[in-house]
Amino acid sequence: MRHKASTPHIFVVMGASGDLAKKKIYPTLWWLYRDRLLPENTFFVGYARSALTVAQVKEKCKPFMKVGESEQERYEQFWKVNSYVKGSYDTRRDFELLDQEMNKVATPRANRIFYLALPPSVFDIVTTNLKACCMATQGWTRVIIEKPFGKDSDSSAKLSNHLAGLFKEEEIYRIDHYLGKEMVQNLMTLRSLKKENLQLAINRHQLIAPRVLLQQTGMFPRLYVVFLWSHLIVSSPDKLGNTCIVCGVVSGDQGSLISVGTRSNSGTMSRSAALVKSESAGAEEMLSLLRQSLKSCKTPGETNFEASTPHIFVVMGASGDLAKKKIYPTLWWLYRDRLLPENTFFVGYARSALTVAQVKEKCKPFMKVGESEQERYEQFWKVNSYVKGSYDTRRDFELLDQEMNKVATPRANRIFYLALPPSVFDIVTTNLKGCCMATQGWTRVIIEKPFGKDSDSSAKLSNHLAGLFKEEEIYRIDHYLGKEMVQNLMTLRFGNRIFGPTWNRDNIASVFISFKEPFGTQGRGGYFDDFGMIRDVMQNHLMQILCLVAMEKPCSTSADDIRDEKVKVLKSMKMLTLDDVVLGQYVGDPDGEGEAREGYLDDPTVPAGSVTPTYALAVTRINNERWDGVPFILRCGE
Ligand SMILES: NC(=O)C1=CN([C@@H]2O[C@H](COP(=O)(O)OP(=O)(O)OC[C@H]3O[C@@H](n4cnc5c(N)ncnc54)[C@H](OP(=O)(O)O)[C@@H]3O)[C@@H](O)[C@H]2O)C=CC1
Ligand SMILES: O=C1O[C@H](COP(=O)(O)O)[C@@H](O)[C@H](O)[C@H]1O
Repeated sequence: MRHKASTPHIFVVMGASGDLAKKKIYPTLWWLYRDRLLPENTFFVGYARSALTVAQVKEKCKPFMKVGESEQERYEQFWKVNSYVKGSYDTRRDFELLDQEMNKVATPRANRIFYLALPPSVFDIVTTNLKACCMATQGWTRVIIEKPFGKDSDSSAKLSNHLAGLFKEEEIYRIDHYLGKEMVQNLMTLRSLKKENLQLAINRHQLIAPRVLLQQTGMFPRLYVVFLWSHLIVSSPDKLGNTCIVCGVVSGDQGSLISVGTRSNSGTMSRSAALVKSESAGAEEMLSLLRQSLKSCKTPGETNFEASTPHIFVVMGASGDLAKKKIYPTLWWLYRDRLLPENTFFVGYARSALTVAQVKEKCKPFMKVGESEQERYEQFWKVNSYVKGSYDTRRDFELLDQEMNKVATPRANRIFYLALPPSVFDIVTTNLKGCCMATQGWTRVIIEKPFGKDSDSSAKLSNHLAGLFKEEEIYRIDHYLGKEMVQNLMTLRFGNRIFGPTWNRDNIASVFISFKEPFGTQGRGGYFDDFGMIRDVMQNHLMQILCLVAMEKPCSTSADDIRDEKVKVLKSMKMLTLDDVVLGQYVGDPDGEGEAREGYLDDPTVPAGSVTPTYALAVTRINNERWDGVPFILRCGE
């Protein structure tokens, strides 16, 4: 929020007759005014239903204003720039009077701040009336709301939607005044700034028998937060007396169940903690969840795989590298193991004129068909078909739609996997939306990384997709997250207590994440040359692994919680400069054999003279408590 000293500002205390107003808002305004921390032309208007004068408001506030002897003159000046309007909260006319008052105290060119020191029951109507009658016409408007923001999740969401319908997000300020308290603000400084000596001390290894710090929480007055070792445990005050001392930790086999014993002043012991947090889900539990999720009929996103409904899986870019190496093999293995719904059909789509037999031949080296599986393998290809079509011709997508209607009745769910260069994502999704959506069933669109070439094109792609599909219809894939080794990282880190205290800068000198591909582009220049090694592999696969290695423990294994922890890592990373990076392009080895003799530029699908990197190494840094000073070296090369 910017303010020019010359622009008048009007601060309106809505609910000026109340407790918050007299104990906190007016005193704070006075102290800011006294210390000349407000813009020169600032005026204050009180508004409430009670019939009060400014003198009466002043009297109510008196016990809380702490006016020094030498400050009397300034104090009187403060009240001189105050006025008061009596009005109800649901009468539009009263808000018009408030607007008139504001126009009187300052010219129309003024910024307006409304502080709702009011019960949440009137937030809706008051903000509606403010929007209708009181917005600044030549300046900005801000609306400040005090907690609680609703009574429960529903009313809180309702309030948020209501506010979003009236104001831009930057016009709304939600306040929890406890965050403004010095003691609370100091907590972060205390914990992190002096990290060399203090951070180390505030953890479970250094604190052998810490005193329990009891802090009444604002949200649940009868619950207390107990800071104990590095765990946050919520307990009730009658279970933990004010003088209790923490004295026990019980570890279970799988990770750790922590239980708290308390000792009263008299020395008697009770093992009682009300709510005990488990440190992590055990490895076996996690694996069993994975198994369950593979076989479940419903995913959390409500994608429903009823066995009776036909499903059509369309591989867009069926002639390509990804299709033959990963998509068709995976579909075959799922089909082989009967992990797909009974009536599932597969349709390949690409510009190349291919038959199903030719697609089958291309895929052959990657399908790993066991001897006893031959019959099932032939069945798999029998439920496959192929459509030749371009990516930008609507007519071809209509033909694809016809093919889908042929292989399964109109009642079918449709899944489109875009094994295509991102350069055609836009046009392909537009055409899918125009011609190929399921009419009696759901549609899903799966998109492979990279999602754009940079922030702008990535945002453009997201907006484009959001204009065509609902969020639950879009799946963005990074296939490295499906690899066992990558999936195991979380289990390894958070399921084994040994890593809890050691997975940090005190014990790890550097982290090396290396991707070596022992072959070249092999005809994939059409996609690869536009993107290069950083965008193809480093920015997505390697960064995902880096995040899993570096992130803190998520509060659950839900996708959103894991994503949130990853984002924190990315936000802590230092921007790379060219000095942190090494780039290269592979050349042929004249003494090598076969493919090894060919360099990148020898691939006929690569444009002559391309300088696209096929090798990249970057030294990255994560500036947080855990990883300060530890280089994370990412290396990838064809
Ligand atoms: N290869 C892999 O192992 C992996 C690839 N991916 C991702 O899959 C996507 C496709 O990659 P990949 O299969 O390797 O690449 P390909 O170069 O093999 O491209 C796939 C298909 O797209 C078509 N195509 C290629 N270039 C163009 C172009 N310039 N304009 C229009 N269509 C084109 C071709 O089909 P046709 O000409 O017949 O229409 C080609 O068969 C990329 O987003 C990549 O990041 C993700 C994970 C692994
Ligand atoms: O995303 C990609 O990954 C593959 C390598 O995947 P992997 O599972 O075989 O390790 C890579 O070949 C391709 O260039 C890239 O687009």
